[in-house]
Formats: sequence, structure tokens, C-alpha cells
Amino acid sequence: MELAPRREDGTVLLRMDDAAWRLALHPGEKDDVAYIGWNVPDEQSARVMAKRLADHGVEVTDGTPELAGERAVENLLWFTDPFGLRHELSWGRDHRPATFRPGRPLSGFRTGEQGMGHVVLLVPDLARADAFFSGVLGFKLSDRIVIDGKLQIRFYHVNGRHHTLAIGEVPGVTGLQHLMLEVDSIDDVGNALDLCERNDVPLALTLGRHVNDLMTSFYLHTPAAFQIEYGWGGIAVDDLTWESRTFDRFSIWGHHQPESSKALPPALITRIEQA
Ligand SMILES: Cc1ccc(O)c(O)c1CC[C@@H]1C(=O)CC[C@]2(C)C(=O)CC[C@@H]12
Ligand SMILES: [Fe+2]
Repeated sequence: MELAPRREDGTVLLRMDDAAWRLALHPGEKDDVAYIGWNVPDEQSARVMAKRLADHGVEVTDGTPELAGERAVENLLWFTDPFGLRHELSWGRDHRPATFRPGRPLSGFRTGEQGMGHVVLLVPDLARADAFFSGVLGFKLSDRIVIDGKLQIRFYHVNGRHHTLAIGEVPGVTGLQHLMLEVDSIDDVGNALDLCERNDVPLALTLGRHVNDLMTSFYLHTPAAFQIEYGWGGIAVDDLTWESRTFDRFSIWGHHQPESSKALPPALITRIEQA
């Protein structure tokens, strides 16, 4: 990623394409996800969503000019999901054509119509999450993974990307499990693997290929209690013809947990609910 100028409060802004920035790292007391930004086409789209949320008893707050400036968007509104995670619906994102300079010459992220990538959230109640994200917000189911008769993960799309949101159920846990970033070249995945090895960045899962989106990827531990999945070659879905499927495993091959990773703090998950 490319560093944008650092803010006075210490916030680090990272660029992946010609958007002003895509990822913000804020200094804070604890490792947590402060907000998840969802860019929608225009204010009208956001208002339609706000009405649906309000009809379901969810409090929706309008952004302020200050907040919009911080997020580099025309404006936004925000709400919290049933598990307390903050989501922001924004429109009119600041765009700087032909300004992105990748850190490595071959690099390029697959964003555009498929957005920034995907997030995987962990929640204690997947049925409740599905009622909210699918039932209220309109995320479309792509696939499910059921292992040993137990539903584990639901994958949702909102554009051509196979999943922009996936949700796994883990009792007592709420938070961001990983952020997936997709690159245009398999060589970038290999180069990133080499860089992790050279810089002692611990892998969470080795190179592998997923059963559903056919993404070839690996997972690394960030210092901030979530993982990054770095991948290439995911399939696109066409909403008009897509039929959701159910799988009994995560991967076609690979995605093993390295021995060295087993010694790290378990899962490194952001937010553990109080009993
Ligand atoms: C199975 C799968 C398909 C596509 C993806 O982009 C993807 O990240 C995954 C893996 C999801 C992930 C995992 O492999 C390890 C166990 C995890 C962390 C969970 O508990 C929820 C998400 C799971
Ligand atoms: Fe993923």
C-alpha cells in the first residue's frame, strides 16, 4: 500500500488505488475495529438504507461536515449492528485520478467495482447476524460452510466480488477476524510471502485455495489483533444467475496453520464479550 500523509493525531492512512485512502489505522487504547466503511452509490441509496434500519428499530446518526472531512467523503451516516460494531454508509468518496503509486512496481490491487476487498466478522449468534445483514441491509448470500453438521460461516456479496462480508459464529466473541486484499498478480502473493519470511511476519495460514471463491491466498498476523488475507484470482458472481452453495470444508488445498503460529495468542480476536 501507499502511505498518505500522516495526520497530526498519529492516524496512518493507506492507499490502494485512486481513492484518497482505503484503510485508516488510529492510535487507541486497545486493538479493535473502530468502524467499517461501506461506500454506496449516492445519498438516496443511503437514505433508503437508513429508512430500513429505522423501521427495524436501529438508531441511525447523520454524519457531520467534520466527520465527512475525516473520512474523505461527501457525507455519511452511521449505526451499530446488533453486536455493537460500528458501520458507516458513505457516498461521494474523494477520488484522485492517476495518483496511486504502488510500493512495488508490479503491484496493483483489485478494487474498482469490487470495492476494497472483504471482511470476516466473528459474532456469537449467526442467525441474528443473518437477519440483520441479509434481512435488513440486503447483503446477498453467496455460500455457506457447514462442517460436521454445524453451520460455521455465511458469505455475502454486494457486487461482483464473491464475498465482501463473511460472518463466522464463535461463542462469546465479536470482532474483525480478517481483512482480505486482492492483488492482480499471483507473483505479488509470492513476493508478499517472501517479504513475510524475510521480515519475520508470522503467518496465520499458509498458501492455499478456497473452495468457494477459488481465491489463492495466505493469511498473516498484523500487530493489531486481526489478520490480513492476501490473495489473487477470486471468481466473480453474477447476481442474476447465482445460486448459493454449501461446502463442507474451507479449502481445496493448503491454508494450514503453521506450527510457529500455534504458539501465538489464540486467534488474536478484537473484542471479547464480558461474561
Ligand atoms: C473458507 C473461506 C473461504 C473464503 C475466504 O475468503 C475465507 O477467508 C475463508 C476462511 C474463513 C476463516 C478460516 O479459514 C479459519 C476459521 C475462520 C477464521 C473462522 O472461524 C471464521 C472465518 C474462518
Ligand atoms: Fe477471507
